[in-house]
Amino acid sequence: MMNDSHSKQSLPTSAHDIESEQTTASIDTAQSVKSSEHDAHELLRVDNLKVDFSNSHHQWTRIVHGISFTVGKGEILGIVGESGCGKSVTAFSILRLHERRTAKYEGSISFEGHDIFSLGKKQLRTLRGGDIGFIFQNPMSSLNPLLTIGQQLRETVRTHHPSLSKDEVESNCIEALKDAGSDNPESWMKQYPYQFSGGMLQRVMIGMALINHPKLLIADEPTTALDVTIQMQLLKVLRDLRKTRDMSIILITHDMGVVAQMCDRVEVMYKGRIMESAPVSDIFAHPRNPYTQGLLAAIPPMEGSRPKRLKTVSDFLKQSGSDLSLDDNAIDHAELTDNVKKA
Ligand SMILES: Nc1ncnc2c1ncn2[C@@H]1O[C@H](COP(=O)(O)OP(=O)(O)OP(=O)(O)O)[C@@H](O)[C@H]1O
Repeated sequence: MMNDSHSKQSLPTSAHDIESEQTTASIDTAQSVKSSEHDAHELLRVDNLKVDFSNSHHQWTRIVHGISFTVGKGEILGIVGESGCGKSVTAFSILRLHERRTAKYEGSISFEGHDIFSLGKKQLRTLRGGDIGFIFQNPMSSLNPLLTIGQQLRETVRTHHPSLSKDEVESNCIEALKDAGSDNPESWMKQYPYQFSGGMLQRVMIGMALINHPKLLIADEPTTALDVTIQMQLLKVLRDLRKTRDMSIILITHDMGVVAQMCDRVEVMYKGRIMESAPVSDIFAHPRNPYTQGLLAAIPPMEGSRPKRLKTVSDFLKQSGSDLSLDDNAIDHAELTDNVKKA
């Protein structure tokens, strides 16, 4: 969770805020900068991204310290790390959602070869909720309590596709809700958010993110607030969507169990850095970085006697003599794994 002193209030707090800015359906390729080196299988490339925030005294603090990763077409990439390590800040940066006055970016992010930092306002609106869908952790903060689910979904379609007929808008909404796992989308359209459980609301949010057929879905802790059964159902919905909609997904989580079930590759983040980057099977079989080893050691045991106190990542780092738990310099000078160097 966020520190109170650094609340996300300065960021757009709802998908509704973001959607309401949207206008057209795909990036205007003529106007945006496209790299000639773009690999056709690569959807997103983040290169040496640094993100700084300023406080009210105009003092800047670096939160993301030069991270790089890619997302391939049809791939599910996990970004994992403990609370406050910069996962959400990274995700928001992909859509340039941080407030311009108080956030500074360095490095580059490109989507299908188009440099996101060079996109104009209109192109950026097109990307948000169009080619890139976003699901937040708390669906209630992203929905307007005064409007029916149908009103909110229709609005999302119309902002991107103003020329669609009423029937086409309706069928897009119904299809998106069905794909998000609703068993009765027609009835859901008529209801208000307060009439839904947390799991149903998160399905609505998935539907809203899908509605304009995004190529990339960014899901920021989408199941953290839900109980285990609902969590399993929603993760299955996301897994199925990758196949049925041929989408790539960035799944942000602090849960290595979710990573194991869902992801093809994973980026392990710690204090704004990527410590290890590897296919999921390698991370579990041969974690190389002490921090990754600590994350895995912190998973509660399923069998055997219950320990009095669960191990934390820092317990592990201290026991193993790693200086990662000490300070930022130690992390910057830590030998990164071979996997990171290759990525
Ligand atoms: N707009 C902002 N201004 C200043 N600091 C911020 C801002 N947004 C986030 N931060 C700070 O950046 C750090 C990383 O936050 P972030 O939300 O990315 O963490 P996270 O890894 O997603 O954690 P969680 O899983 O708890 O959401 C935190 O210390 C947070 O307080």
